[in-house]
Amino acid sequence: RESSAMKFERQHMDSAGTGSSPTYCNQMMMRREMTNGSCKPVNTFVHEPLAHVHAACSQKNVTCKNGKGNCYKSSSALHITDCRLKGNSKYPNCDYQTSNYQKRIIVACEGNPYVPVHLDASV
Ligand SMILES: Nc1ncnc2c1ncn2[C@@H]1O[C@H](C(=O)NS(=O)(=O)C[C@H]2[C@@H](O)[C@H](n3ccc(=O)[nH]c3=O)O[C@@H]2CO)[C@@H](O)[C@H]1O
Repeated sequence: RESSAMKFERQHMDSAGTGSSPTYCNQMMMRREMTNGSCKPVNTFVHEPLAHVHAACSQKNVTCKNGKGNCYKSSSALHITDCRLKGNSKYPNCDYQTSNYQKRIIVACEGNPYVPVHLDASV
């Protein structure tokens, strides 16, 4: 069974990548298994070392979109790629817009060790 920490890494970590190709999201959303059964509408990949993303869990505490208190905003802007499903995309052909940004991320953290388990937003 996949832990929530491992699911976070599968869905959101791509330290080695840059996200620069226009087909990056179409490839990565399939490779990381977010297009099985339906096309995940929105997904962010982070192009930083895992340690930098884990560090967010000890940075600015903010309220999560779901009202819980275990979200944290990274102190610095990180290289990210947002994948957003195109309007005319029809399952099983999940067609994504690939957009690169340098933004702070807001993650939810849980467990011991206290690690990211959910990506709430980028700001
Ligand atoms: N406080 C918490 N503490 C602990 N756990 C918490 C907490 N909150 C949720 N989880 C859990 O996380 C799991 C999960 O998959 N939540 S999810 O909202 O659907 C994820 C969003 C995100 O993947 C993506 N998105 C969104 C925006 C963006 O910029 N970038 C971007 O990638 O879209 C998705 C839908 O928005 C679920 O098991 C839930 O229980």
